Amino acid sequence: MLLRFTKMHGLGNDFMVVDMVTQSVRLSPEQIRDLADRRFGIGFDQLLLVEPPGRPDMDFRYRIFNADGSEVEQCGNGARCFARFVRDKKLTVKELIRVETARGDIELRVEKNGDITVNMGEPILDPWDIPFKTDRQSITYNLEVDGRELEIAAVSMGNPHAVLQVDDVDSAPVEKLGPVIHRHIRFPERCNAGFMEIVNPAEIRLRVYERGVGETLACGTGACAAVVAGRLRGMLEETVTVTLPGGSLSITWKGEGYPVMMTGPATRVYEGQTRV
Ligand SMILES: N[C@H](CCC[C@H](N)C(=O)O)C(=O)O
Repeated sequence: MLLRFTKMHGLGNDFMVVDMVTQSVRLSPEQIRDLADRRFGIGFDQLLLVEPPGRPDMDFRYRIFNADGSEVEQCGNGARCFARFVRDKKLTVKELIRVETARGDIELRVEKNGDITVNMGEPILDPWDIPFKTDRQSITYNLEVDGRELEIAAVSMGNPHAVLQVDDVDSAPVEKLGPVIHRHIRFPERCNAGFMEIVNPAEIRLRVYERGVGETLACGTGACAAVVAGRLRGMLEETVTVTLPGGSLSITWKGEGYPVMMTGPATRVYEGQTRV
């Protein structure tokens, strides 16, 4: 069949977005990997499916697949593109859009300046729910990697993140340590590995080696997880500018019991169609 899609990105974290409200298709993990290929396919970090809601109080359901074909629980940059997509396609005229994901509900708000604000829900810190193997919950954990101990934070935004603080993201060993942390045995469902440099209490720089993809130009849930990790260590203010290789996000977290709020852009690149 001919499948219509829109190519989009959030700060260079790029997506194939498919309207599954007015069309219907089932894609196997192998087909997703083929479509994600940047030479033989369309090329993307994640595939986003826009589906009708499963509950009457929600507007849509949001499914996310990494380039390796794995289905995952949450994608922050994708959520902003989701909002832009459903508004541009006139699938809704609402300014506040309620969306079901695999791990909870999120709310998307289209701002007057075109940015999108996402209520990402509360961070998940209970190791059992991340999941992360440890005998007790803590603000940081010592992770043994290649015979040395790394101090990390373990945070879930619906999807698992390890956050490592570094002095300088430009020289951080993302290529070397990212893959090792990402598949560490203490993260039974693997994880996204964030490398965070704290510039000042209101600004961090971040690079993320993403589960199922590798290093991306930006990671929305990674930005949220990094701010939560820095706040829990008493090193960051409530609202933080997170600068990633692809651009900057504004993240606000008032503390435990509050949701993480993320604001940033969403960009449409082109409309396409492909045979599947
Ligand atoms: N790779 C992530 C999913 C996409 C997250 C990222 N693209 C974002 O913007 O949050 C995972 O496997 O949990």
